[in-house]
Amino acid sequence: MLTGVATRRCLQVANPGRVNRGLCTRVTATASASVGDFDFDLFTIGAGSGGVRGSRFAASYGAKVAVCELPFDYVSSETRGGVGGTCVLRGCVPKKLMVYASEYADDFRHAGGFGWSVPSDGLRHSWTSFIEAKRKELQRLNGAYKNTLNNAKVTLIEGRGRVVDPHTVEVDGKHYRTKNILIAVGGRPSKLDIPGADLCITSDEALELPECPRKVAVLGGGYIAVEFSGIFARMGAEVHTVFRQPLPLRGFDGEVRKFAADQYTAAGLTLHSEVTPQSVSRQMDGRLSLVVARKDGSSEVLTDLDQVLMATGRVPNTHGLGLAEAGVALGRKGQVLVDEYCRSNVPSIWAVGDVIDRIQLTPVALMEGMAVAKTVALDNPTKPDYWAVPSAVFSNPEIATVGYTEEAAAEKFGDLDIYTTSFRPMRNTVSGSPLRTFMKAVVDATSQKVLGMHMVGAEAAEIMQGFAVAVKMGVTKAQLDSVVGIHPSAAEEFVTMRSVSRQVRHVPVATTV
Ligand SMILES: Cc1cc2nc3c(=O)[nH]c(=O)nc-3n(C[C@H](O)[C@H](O)[C@H](O)COP(=O)(O)OP(=O)(O)OC[C@H]3O[C@@H](n4cnc5c(N)ncnc54)[C@H](O)[C@@H]3O)c2cc1C
Ligand SMILES: NC(=O)c1ccc[n+]([C@@H]2O[C@H](COP(=O)([O-])OP(=O)(O)OC[C@H]3O[C@@H](n4cnc5c(N)ncnc54)[C@H](O)[C@@H]3O)[C@@H](O)[C@H]2O)c1
Repeated sequence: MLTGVATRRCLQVANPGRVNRGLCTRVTATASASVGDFDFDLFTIGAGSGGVRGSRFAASYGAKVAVCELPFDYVSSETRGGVGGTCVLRGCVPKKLMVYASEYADDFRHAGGFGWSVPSDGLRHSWTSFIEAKRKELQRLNGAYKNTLNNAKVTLIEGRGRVVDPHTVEVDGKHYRTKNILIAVGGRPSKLDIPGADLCITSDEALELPECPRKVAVLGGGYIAVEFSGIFARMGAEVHTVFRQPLPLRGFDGEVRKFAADQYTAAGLTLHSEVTPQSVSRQMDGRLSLVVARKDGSSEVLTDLDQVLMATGRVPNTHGLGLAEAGVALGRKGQVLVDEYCRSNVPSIWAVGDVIDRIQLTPVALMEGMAVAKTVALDNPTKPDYWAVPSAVFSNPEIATVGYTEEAAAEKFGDLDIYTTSFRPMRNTVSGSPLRTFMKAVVDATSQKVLGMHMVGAEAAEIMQGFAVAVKMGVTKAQLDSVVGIHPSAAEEFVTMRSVSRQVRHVPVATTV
């Protein structure tokens, strides 16, 4: 039933068909009573990044909102999840805590150059204490997110949600009538279909291991693979990173990929490129063996592995959700197909975050959740803006990027001026760490606008966030050059790259008739 503010702002989708043709959504706030018809203005399935943000803001705009979420657990399943979702419980947060834990190991190792000595009985790390501390923090965050929903007057319903029809959601047998439904169920790790896949772990379990593996194979060359490879290696494990491409991190700038691969090797990873995982089996001693196939048809066996981590992508959580039955169009991977307002082909059903499989990043899910809240609850049709979304890979070393890669910019803009620099950061000149830093600016030769910025090196994420503002605002190279640096820092290199490293010029191909 609509109450107080919600009654005044009861929502009416006046012309739902228009948005699918790319026109403005007409979502009119009316005082017309739908009190008897609907329990809620918006019912969100999934209380992760996008779901919490969308629900909370819709409620703050006066809509009557409910969100359902599975009961809490550290490892997700068909029946377990938790308020906060992947980012908070099984993604960004616990992963970054692990990165911090592993960075201490590096710092201790390299402190000798600055005169520190390790105690004679050596340094010890308690994996159990760390996992305990991490769990405690996740429980705190889970509680904090519940409080946020409660304070925003969003009704939280614990259980598995399912769409019954365009205006009905069922949670564990109970039906709720709602004007709009927001699908924010995220995704789950997808394992390769190879013999022995059941012996492998995914990122969920990698964050909950009872002990650090001594030898581990990581399958995949994406974000999760290189991040966990870095974590385990810094914690002292022998790490084998196995991927199909010649270089890891497909989709990143080509020079960045090459530089990062060299740095990963310098940091101790063994990279196995251009190989495909074939099977995993258990050895007599309980450890695991992995067979991979090379391009030439030969195979390679990695033995004595404590763990094999499959980091081979994620799939949308739409199975058994009732979407297809309700008429919602789904893509090949099961993602909800939405328009520029995050609206599905069924006018009352919206979707945000990983389930739409656009850009799988928390801040993007937040942006999409906000946009839907404004569109649905504020009568203010709002599209998420995907230009210059920055991202970082928390590998060792870190990578951060915003805007176009050189390859994508060359295709779209033609002529480019490329600025690059590579150097040994000051800390490493004394610490003895072999790692170097790389920075790159991709500039449109005609307009001199900075189209993309890329960095491999310590603090790349912290540095790139600020430059992302400039790129998004359309900064030119001359404007970057006019900024005074902060010295001594690595970041200052981005405003002191004066000479063009390379000119990319589009040569029209002569055609014969
Ligand atoms: C290991 C790892 C590290 C990552 N690191 C980063 C990072 O550093 N930076 C970054 O920006 N992104 C990172 N990501 C990606 C980020 O976590 C996701 O993009 C983000 O969480 C997506 O938010 P979402 O709201 O779409 O989905 P989720 O956060 O996954 O939330 C979906 C929620 O829906 C619930 N749910 C599912 N089905 C149902 C149902 N039927 N009924 C009720 N509830 C349901 C789930 O339990 C879950 O809580 C990482 C991801 C992983 C896996
Ligand atoms: N720092 C961050 O922001 C961060 C960290 C982790 C995850 N994420 C998000 O989560 C998403 C999922 O991460 P991910 O690393 O699982 O996915 P990904 O898509 O980045 O990488 C998947 C990897 O698995 C490989 N792969 C896929 N199918 C394969 C097969 N059949 N055989 C062998 N290899 C195969 C791919 O080639 C790729 O290297 C990312 O796209 C990213 O958006 C972000």
